[in-house]
Amino acid sequence: MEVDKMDENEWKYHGEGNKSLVVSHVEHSQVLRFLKYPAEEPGNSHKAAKEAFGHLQNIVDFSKNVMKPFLGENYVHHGEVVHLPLDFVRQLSLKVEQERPESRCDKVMDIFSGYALCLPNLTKLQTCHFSESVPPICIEIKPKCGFLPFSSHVTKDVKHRVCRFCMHQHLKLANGKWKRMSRYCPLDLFSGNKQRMSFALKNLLQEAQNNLKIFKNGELIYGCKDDKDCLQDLNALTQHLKPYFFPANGLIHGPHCTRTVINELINVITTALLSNSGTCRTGEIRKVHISEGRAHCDASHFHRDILRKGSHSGLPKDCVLSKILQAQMLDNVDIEGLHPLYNRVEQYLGEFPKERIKLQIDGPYNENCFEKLRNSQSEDDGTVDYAVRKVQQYRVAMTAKDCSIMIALSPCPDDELPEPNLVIQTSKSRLIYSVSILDLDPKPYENIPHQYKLDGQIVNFYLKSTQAKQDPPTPNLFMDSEDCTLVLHSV
Ligand SMILES: O=P(O)(O)O[C@@H]1[C@@H](OP(=O)(O)O)[C@H](OP(=O)(O)O)[C@H](O)[C@H](OP(=O)(O)O)[C@H]1OP(=O)(O)O
Ligand SMILES: Nc1ncnc2c1ncn2[C@@H]1O[C@H](COP(=O)(O)OP(=O)(O)OP(=O)(O)O)[C@@H](O)[C@H]1O
Repeated sequence: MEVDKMDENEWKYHGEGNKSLVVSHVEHSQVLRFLKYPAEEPGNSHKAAKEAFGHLQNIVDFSKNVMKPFLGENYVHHGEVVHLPLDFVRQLSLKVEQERPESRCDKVMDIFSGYALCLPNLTKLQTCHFSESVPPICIEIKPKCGFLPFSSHVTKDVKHRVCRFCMHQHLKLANGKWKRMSRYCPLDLFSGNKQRMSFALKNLLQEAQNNLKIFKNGELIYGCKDDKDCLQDLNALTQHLKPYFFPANGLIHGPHCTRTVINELINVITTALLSNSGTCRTGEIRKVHISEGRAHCDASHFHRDILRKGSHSGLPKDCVLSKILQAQMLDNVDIEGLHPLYNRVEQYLGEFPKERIKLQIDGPYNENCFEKLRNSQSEDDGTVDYAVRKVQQYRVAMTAKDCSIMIALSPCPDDELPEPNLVIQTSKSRLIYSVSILDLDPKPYENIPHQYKLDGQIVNFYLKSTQAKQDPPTPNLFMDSEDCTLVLHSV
């Protein structure tokens, strides 16, 4: 990318989250990821350019030196910080404004620093030339936390039975973030059991929220920008997907068409999620099991009879789900056990503020960070060092609980023979694929008190709303004041 020859007409709006806005190049497989700030923050006093650079460099270093060693070399693309002409950034910001979903407009793109992250466009395959007629498709999944907390610090028993995602749904519906309840449960997806995984994926397709997006040639064709702007038509999706799974266009008419194509899609996603594409190693597949007790969520709609018979197959050791789950499980004290440790660090920093830099609380995230996080003792010896390590491990786990998986697929031309483990054979076609992980930003240290509070809110709200449903309505013995008929209930 030649930064001095940037032209806003060559870039278009691609998507955004809570913290960044992404534009993609119309031809090359590249994206620019800009920071966002609250709209009410006054103009130029925004993060100074130096601060924005530091923030972005921290993101790159954290992805590269901390998350990559945990998640695997091939899954993580850390990108690089680029400095862009301010004119270009401002024109771009104007250009993308009307594309932005309403719910994200409380924040504005950083147009002052000129800094952004340049990353490969992960909706496209990086390694092969794709055909003009059948462009690449990409499935993005934000799987969220895939296990139940096992820490003895947990005070509410429900946290050992119902996963955070399923509990959080109730609060999200109540505060209007989404209109319909998702039946997706992350524990089904992370189970490694193909039946449960496909159940989870079907539920994601039914109600995508911000956990599923599908792109064709880099354009969103399925999923939500926000609650008011959703593309969720399975028949339309089927039409898009037919050429990938049924290139010869046989069978594929009539009422079963949608189901057949969607089943093919689900099989392909499951295969990619369980494959070893991060290391590209073949050979013996070792499985990672989490104990049965932690692997089922009581709120999941997956058939209870099958669950009882045992439906936790475990994940192949190096598959993307297993890598993410292992990083998530670095949170082994739960936010309830972490909060007092955070307070210990805070108290220490209150007394010795200069230690903040030495303890590398906010970076720099160099190679040493990873070693320190990996080799952590499990017993609390009452030291600040222990507390800092736990806090930092928790932050890595938080990042892993909020990242997204990108599965890019492209038809495999007959004359091309890529590595065998990068090809998925469907019933009627062959697809080349790649798996990557995105959004590996460090979660702010200062957010821990918020996490603690939110955890309490989620659990309390869940208990309140499910209790209300379980409690039978108090029988109204006398119907109306004028009507004094006693209503008798059978016993
Ligand atoms: O707390 P959660 O589980 O709601 O996760 C937040 C996400 O909400 P979700 O439940 O996935 O819709 C939230 O996603 P949305 O903005 O809702 O799309 C962010 O990813 C947020 O991370 P950050 O503060 O931007 O770094 C996420 O916050 P962190 O908890 O990861 O800090
Ligand atoms: N390298 C990439 N290639 C293709 N698409 C990308 C890339 N990076 C981000 N995106 C798209 O942009 C969207 C927003 O990016 P991202 O998740 O990094 O933002 P965020 O603000 O950090 O999100 P969050 O709300 O989780 O904090 C993603 O969901 C994805 O669709």
